[in-house]
Amino acid sequence: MKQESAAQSTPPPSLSPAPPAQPSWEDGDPQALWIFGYGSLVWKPDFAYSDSRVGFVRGYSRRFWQGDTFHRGSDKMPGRVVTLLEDREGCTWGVAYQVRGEQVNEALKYLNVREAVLGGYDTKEVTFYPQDTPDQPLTALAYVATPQNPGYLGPAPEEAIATQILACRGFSGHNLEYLLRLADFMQLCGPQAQDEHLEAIVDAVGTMLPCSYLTEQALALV
Ligand SMILES: N[C@@H](CCC(=O)N[C@@H](CS)C(=O)NCC(=O)O)C(=O)O
Repeated sequence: MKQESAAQSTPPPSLSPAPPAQPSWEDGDPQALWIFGYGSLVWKPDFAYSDSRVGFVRGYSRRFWQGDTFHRGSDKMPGRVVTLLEDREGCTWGVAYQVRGEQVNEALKYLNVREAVLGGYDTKEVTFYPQDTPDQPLTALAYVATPQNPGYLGPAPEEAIATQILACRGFSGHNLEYLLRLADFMQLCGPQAQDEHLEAIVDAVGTMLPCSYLTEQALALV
């Protein structure tokens, strides 16, 4: 996929802090950079990129263990969004986006606000394996919410996570939309892409929704 421009969805000016000090790899000429998305970034990168790959990272599992009081929740009712948990046996599917030239600074400035300032995520270097060329892995930047960040909620039974997701919405929309769009992405990746944690939450949501609401109708509610 190639996308030369993208509408930027940035928070209201009052929330836009001064641009951050650029990370070390920004010294001198901006190089091509790969950014790995495994949550809302897989369906809504909202930054300009030059190329993208579907694939996976090893040694991490995706978990709905990060609280969100802006995008998919509020201070009173924090939503749940995903982070990466270090897991030797883990494998997490997502999308890597290549940014080049001026796109690098623009993407990093945008993601710093969306992910770090508003979301509590830190950056981490990961090895990404493209689905089509897993023998040619790429070094990518990922945004990971660690247990030390104030919004971290940690583990909970999938049924409890599903209940929380059904009850929350924020400035970017309902938490259910976040869950179902991620589930849709995983469906598109094919049968080799499994995420038992995500599937268990989707199944739990399915048992809680009125049986007359199909997935697309459920999405219309959010
Ligand atoms: N860092 C993960 C998770 C990103 C994520 O979901 N971040 C939230 C911030 S709490 C977000 O951007 N939400 C936008 C939305 O929900 O539409 C990724 O690579 O996708």
